[in-house]
Amino acid sequence: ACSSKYVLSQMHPMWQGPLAIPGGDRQSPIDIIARKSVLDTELKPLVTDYDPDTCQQIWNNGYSFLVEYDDTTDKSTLKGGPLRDKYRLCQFHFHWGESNAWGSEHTVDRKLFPAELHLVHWNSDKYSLFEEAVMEDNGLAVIGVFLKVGKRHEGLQKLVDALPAIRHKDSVVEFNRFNPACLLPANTDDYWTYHGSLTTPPLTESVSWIVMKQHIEVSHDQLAVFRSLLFTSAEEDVQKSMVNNFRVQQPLRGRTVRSSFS
Ligand SMILES: NS(=O)(=O)c1ccc(C(=O)NCc2ccccc2F)cc1
Ligand SMILES: [Zn+2]
Repeated sequence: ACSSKYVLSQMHPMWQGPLAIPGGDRQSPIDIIARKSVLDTELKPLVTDYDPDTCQQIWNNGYSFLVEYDDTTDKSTLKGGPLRDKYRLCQFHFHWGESNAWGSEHTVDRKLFPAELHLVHWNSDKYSLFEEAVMEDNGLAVIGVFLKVGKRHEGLQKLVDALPAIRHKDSVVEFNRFNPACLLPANTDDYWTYHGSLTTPPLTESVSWIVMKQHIEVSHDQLAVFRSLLFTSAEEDVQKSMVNNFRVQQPLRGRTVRSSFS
C-alpha cells in the first residue's frame, strides 16, 4: 500500500498555515472557474479498471480515513483522460466539513461542497514505487469527486459501517472486496484537469488532477458518521472530532484548467 509506511504526523490541520513550499507555483486545491477552463478535444474518456480483491485495509491516519489497495501489481488501474501512462490505484480518502455548508477542497465557481473524494494513483509505467512517483512531475494522478447531501449511497454504506472501528488515529481494520468504481459518478467523461500538488504535507507538485463535473449523492446520516471520527489517538486525553480536514484554496499562478466538455 502507498502511505501506510509513513506516520503522517505533519498532516495536522494546523499545517494550513503558510508553509514554505519550494517554488510553490502549482499548489492544490484551487477554485475552478468554469467559464475560464479551456476545452481540450484531445482529452480522452477516463478508463478505470479496479479489482475489488486488491482492497486491503481501512485506517485513520489522524487526518482522514484511507482505504488502501495492494499496489504491487497493475491490478487496479487508471488510464486515458489526460494521462499518457497507466497509473496504479493506491488509496482513496475524503475531505469534509463540520457542517454540510463546506468541506470540499476544490470549488467550482466558488461553490463549496460538503465533501470531496480523492482516488490516488501513481505512474506505474515510469516508476516502481509510490514513494518514487510522488516526487516526480506527473508521478501521480488523483481523481476528485464532489459529494452532495441527498439520497443514501448504497456503495458507501459498507465504508460507513467500518468507521466506528477506526474512530481513533492510527487504528486499522481489514477491509476487502470494495470496488471504488461504485463511488464514481455515472458520467466520468466530463471533467476538469490541471497540474497541481498534494493538498497535505509534503504538498509535492506531482499531481495530474482530474476533477469530475458530476457529483455523487450521500445521505446526511452517512456524512455524520464521517464526523464521528477523531483526529486524536485513543491515548490522548482531549479528543478532537475529525472535521474540516481540507486545505484552503491556492493561487492559480497562471495555470490553465482544461475541460473535457464544452
Ligand atoms: N489530498 S491528496 O492531495 O489527494 C493526497 C494524496 C496522497 C497523499 C500522501 O500519500 N501523503 C503521504 C506521502 C507523501 C509523500 C511521500 C510519501 C507519502 F506516504 C497526501 C495527499
Ligand atoms: Zn485528498
